[in-house]
Amino acid sequence: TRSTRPQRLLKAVQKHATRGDPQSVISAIDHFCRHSEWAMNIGDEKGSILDSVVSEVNPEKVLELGTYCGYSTVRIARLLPPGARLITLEFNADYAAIARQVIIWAGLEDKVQLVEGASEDWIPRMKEHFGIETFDFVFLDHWKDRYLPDTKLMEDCGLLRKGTVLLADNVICPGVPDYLAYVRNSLSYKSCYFKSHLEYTKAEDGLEKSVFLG
Ligand SMILES: O=C(NC/C=C/[C@H]1O[C@@H](n2ccc(=O)cc2)[C@H](O)[C@@H]1O)c1cc([N+](=O)[O-])cc(O)c1O
Ligand SMILES: [Mg+2]
Repeated sequence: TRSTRPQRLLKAVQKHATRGDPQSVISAIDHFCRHSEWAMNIGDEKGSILDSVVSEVNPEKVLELGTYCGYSTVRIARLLPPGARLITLEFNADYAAIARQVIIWAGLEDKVQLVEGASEDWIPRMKEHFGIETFDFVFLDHWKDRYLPDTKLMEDCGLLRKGTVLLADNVICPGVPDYLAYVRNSLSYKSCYFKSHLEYTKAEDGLEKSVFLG
């Protein structure tokens, strides 16, 4: 039967990228998505904004909601200091299998823990299962109707500390209006918008950076 798009994306990585070289994995995926098949990776333009925020925060403990094929996982993990850890949650087993291999091709498996399942099931288990006190940085890029409930769940589970940075993809396209209204109006967040474009297109999209104030 016909291969899936994530399978074809992985083949492009294994064909064009150098094992152990995260930048070549990023470039191979961006080339595939620009010239072969569009896929919902954050992409190179928004990815550069992600890079700058990660570098500024220099986090020890990172949570990513929505691994997909592991593109943003590789972008983030390649910038982490030695000993820092990224936990990434992926609901779809087929996507998770592809992402694991992309992460290994980039040589970043020691920094990344990919967990299969629903964010609402795993967020309450972060402390007892992974020994996490609080996260320094959270990247939201999963189902758009889960951004707000999962943010409230992270608050309730005590996973955010004064200064934790949340960075949310797609706040314009597809859009997350309820999440935006919450972080922009809540006294518990200092929020700002980074205008950009939907990955590999000219449509507007952007990232919202929200610092938890405790
Ligand atoms: O829909 C979008 N993203 C949804 C992503 C969902 C991912 O999060 C996982 N997940 C992981 C854990 C969960 O609990 C639930 C889902 C899903 O299994 C999937 O891998 C999207 C769409 C466009 N677009 O242009 O249409 C552009 C984008 O950048 C997007 O991110
Ligand atoms: Mg996205």
